[in-house]
Amino acid sequence: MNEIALDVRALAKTYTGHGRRVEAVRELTFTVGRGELVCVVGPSGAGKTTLLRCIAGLLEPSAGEVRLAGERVTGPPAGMAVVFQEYGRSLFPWMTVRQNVERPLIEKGMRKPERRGAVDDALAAVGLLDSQDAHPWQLSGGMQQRVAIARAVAYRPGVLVMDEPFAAVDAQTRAELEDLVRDLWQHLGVTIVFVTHDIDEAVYLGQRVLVLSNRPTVILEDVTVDLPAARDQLTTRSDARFAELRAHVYRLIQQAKQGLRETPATDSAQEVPQ
Ligand SMILES: Nc1ncnc2c1ncn2[C@@H]1O[C@H](COP(=O)(O)OP(=O)(O)OP(=O)(O)O)[C@@H](O)[C@H]1O
Repeated sequence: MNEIALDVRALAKTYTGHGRRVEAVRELTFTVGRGELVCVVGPSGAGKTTLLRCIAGLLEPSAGEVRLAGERVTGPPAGMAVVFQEYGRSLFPWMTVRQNVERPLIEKGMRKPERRGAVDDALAAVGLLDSQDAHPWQLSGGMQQRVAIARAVAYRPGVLVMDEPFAAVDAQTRAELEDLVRDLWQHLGVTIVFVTHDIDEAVYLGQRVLVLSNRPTVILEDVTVDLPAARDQLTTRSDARFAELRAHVYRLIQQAKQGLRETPATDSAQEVPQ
């Protein structure tokens, strides 16, 4: 088995306060191997953001733990980068594109010549070298999200966590950004955990799709996406196997909404009729 990049063990989170007690996550256990791309889907309110915030060290679990490359996560870890949905709020408007990408590298203590190369490479990888002197507000939403992605990959994180990163862009841009993520992932070998509401997106991008149950959350199924590694928007999405997998995940989420908490024995992805 390949090396484990991320290890989530018996993670639980109950929110308390203001006379309320919400058991958001009951028990999540999974690992993500180095260089894997794993998507997380689940019904609204299932605890996807809670899980990501625990992984990113922004929220303390009530029980269990998260380990990044073997080290227990107790705060935002140095080896992790996060891309959020709200690109508009995650970029500094007074800085140029280049300065935004460079900023975390300065904080990391990377020296100037190395920094210059890392920023150039990241901007070239997302196709934004020509816009490096623009400010974020001069760019389209999709371009701003590219800047956020460039900033994350320039940092060379061990694990890249993406929380609904394309929810706010139009369908065409979304498809381009999905391909960009697959491309960067294949070229850089980075480990990615990608949370999305969109079942098609999860199946298109992932090597695995973790389907979460309704709250209090457990993993309903860890679905292996056995599609060829070379994917493209037209051929992959019209592949019969893609349709099977998306139908399977769709059905699981419908069942999750109705309260199902473990995989039904008769409904594996292998058995969905074509
Ligand atoms: N700070 C908080 N205090 C109390 N309850 C909270 C808090 N944050 C989240 N919750 C509750 O925990 C549950 C999980 O929320 P979370 O935002 O993690 O779900 P989600 O799957 O990301 O939702 P969505 O898909 O709608 O974005 C919800 O019932 C939510 O109301």
